[in-house]
Amino acid sequence: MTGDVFIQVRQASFVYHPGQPDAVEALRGIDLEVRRGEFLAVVGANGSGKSTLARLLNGLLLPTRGEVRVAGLSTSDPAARWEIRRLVGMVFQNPDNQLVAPTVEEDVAFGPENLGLPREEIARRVRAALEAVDLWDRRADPPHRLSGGQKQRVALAGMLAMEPACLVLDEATAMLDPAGRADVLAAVTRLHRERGMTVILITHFLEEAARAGRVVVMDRGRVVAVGPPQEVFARAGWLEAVGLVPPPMGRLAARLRRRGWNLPEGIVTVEQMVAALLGQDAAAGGGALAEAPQSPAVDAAGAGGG
Ligand SMILES: Nc1ncnc2c1ncn2[C@@H]1O[C@H](COP(=O)(O)OP(=O)(O)OP(=O)(O)O)[C@@H](O)[C@H]1O
Repeated sequence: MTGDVFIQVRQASFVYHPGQPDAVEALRGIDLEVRRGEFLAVVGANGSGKSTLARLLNGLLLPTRGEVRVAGLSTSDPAARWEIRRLVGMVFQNPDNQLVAPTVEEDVAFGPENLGLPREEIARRVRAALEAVDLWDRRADPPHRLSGGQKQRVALAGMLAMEPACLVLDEATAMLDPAGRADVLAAVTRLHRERGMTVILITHFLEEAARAGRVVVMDRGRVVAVGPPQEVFARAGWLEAVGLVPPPMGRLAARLRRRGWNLPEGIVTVEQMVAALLGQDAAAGGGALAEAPQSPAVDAAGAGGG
């Protein structure tokens, strides 16, 4: 369930080094609304402006033209700056750059301590944040003993302890191994589902973006598409035109369709492919998959060997 408009980006442009010979127009007239409780993914090729947009959303960067509002507050209003930073928490790519304290617990307490909160309130928030990312039992560990995925979950807990309304994850899983990525994504998905947290996930993994309610596609500083993932990802040739690699399951679906399989458009994840194949099988009376000739590789995988 999503509610009222939480973030409003109106005709926002951003230029790095304005007026200099090396000026870069990173964003060109972006219009975007994020609703409270929404899970939004932002995808785009390298240099399309995703990180610049992320930094505009909590006032780390101010638009050169246009406006960004968070809960009605303009990021260009100096009086609103700290409230906006508190409302919109950012988690960045490299967990090592985000952890500062000798233990997990102290790291997560860092933000609330800076807010000058009472000691019991800090302790309550630290525990709640570490439980939310499933790391309460690692609270006394030094962060350098943790895996990349665990460190990123500590960074996430550090943000949660500030009790933000919205989390922006800027390629927060890009440096992690598949298991670390899955753990971070599971924690974020749970926060969204169970607590109604507004999540903005910036990623170049289209499989991750497929979890979102809506996907924004950026190309050379512009928003070129917004919509539910199954609609946005249905246009495979078009994804390549904006520099995105269609996900493997999307390419497999396209090949099967060319061979006459009646699969729905917009398949991105393995789970969607399995559901589509089972649907096709049911439509064929339950025999289609059983009758399909099996390759030795399929046999090996099926037998659990290899
Ligand atoms: N600090 C900076 N100074 C000058 N130009 C910059 C700076 N940061 C980004 N840019 C440029 O702004 C444009 C948008 O960059 P941005 O990092 O927002 O894109 P992105 O989509 O996040 O890319 P990536 O996927 O590679 O992180 C690019 O042309 C980039 O080179």
